[in-house]
Amino acid sequence: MAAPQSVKEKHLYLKEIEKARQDLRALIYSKNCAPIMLRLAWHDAGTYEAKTKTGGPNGSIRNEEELKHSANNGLKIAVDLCEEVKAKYPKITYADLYQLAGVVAVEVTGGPSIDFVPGRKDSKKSPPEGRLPDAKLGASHLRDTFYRMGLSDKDIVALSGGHTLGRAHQERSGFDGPWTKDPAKFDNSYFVELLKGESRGLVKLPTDKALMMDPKFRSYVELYAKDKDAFFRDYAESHKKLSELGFKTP
Ligand SMILES: C=CC1=C(C)/C(=C/c2[nH]c(Cc3[nH]c(Cc4[nH]c(OC(C)(C)C)c(C)c4C=C)c(C)c3CCC(=O)O)c(CCC(=O)O)c2C)NC1=O
Ligand SMILES: [Fe+3]
Repeated sequence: MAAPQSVKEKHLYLKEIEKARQDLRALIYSKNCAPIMLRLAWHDAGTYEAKTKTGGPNGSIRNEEELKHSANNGLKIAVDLCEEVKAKYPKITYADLYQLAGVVAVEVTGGPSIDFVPGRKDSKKSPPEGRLPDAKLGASHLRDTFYRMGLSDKDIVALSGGHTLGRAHQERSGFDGPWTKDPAKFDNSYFVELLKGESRGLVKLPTDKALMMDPKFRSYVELYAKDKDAFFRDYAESHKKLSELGFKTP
């Protein structure tokens, strides 16, 4: 579906977006599904390759072939939950809907308000598997993957803070458990736990641990652990950047 063109069409589209935002708030609150909605938004956007301008937030994550990529295990749950909002607002592209769901997920769990600019177009074409970072690797892999998207060291650390929400599931990724004591609350506790080291019942992926081993990453971890406002400010900026990769405001 093409993004709206005329001023009137744009105005009507914005009104649809605001109604969908309200519905997503109710859905995410009632189903308690903020974490998986945030992960869905990232997994659609995180495939972007700046060099070839392919992948990115284009709704392709809904394609069966992409949902079969091992990094996307479990995400069909979130795709299916979004279908009821898509059916009510068919003019909204999947690309916009998934990124709006990510913004709402952060806001309803106590995180920062994030500027959302609609107008993304849908693509039926899925990128090749392997564009999302592999949780079993370390700092150089994180940089290779995020730099390919056009993101920075600060973005890597701030976005990893998204693990303040939710948990890993043995049957999806082979990792198990939440990162923080309150996985339903968006705050800076992911960084506090990173500095604390191992805690019973809490998970740390190798990519999470890499943030502590690399001096540049670690400086941001220490900042965000002691200054929640700094984390919220940087997270909101990185979230917007990731959700707009390859997408220029019309
Ligand atoms: C920086 C590298 C990074 C890696 C490798 C990563 C990997 C990763 N992330 C999650 C779950 C996971 N991830 C996220 C936000 C998330 N994820 C993500 O990395 C990307 C997408 C780039 C891989 C970003 C950039 C964000 C930012 C907000 C949430 C909210 C949940 C919990 C979902 C749930 O509770 O079901 C899992 C467990 C899946 C499962 O078992 O259910 C794994 C293996 N997350 C990372 O940050
Ligand atoms: Fe993650």
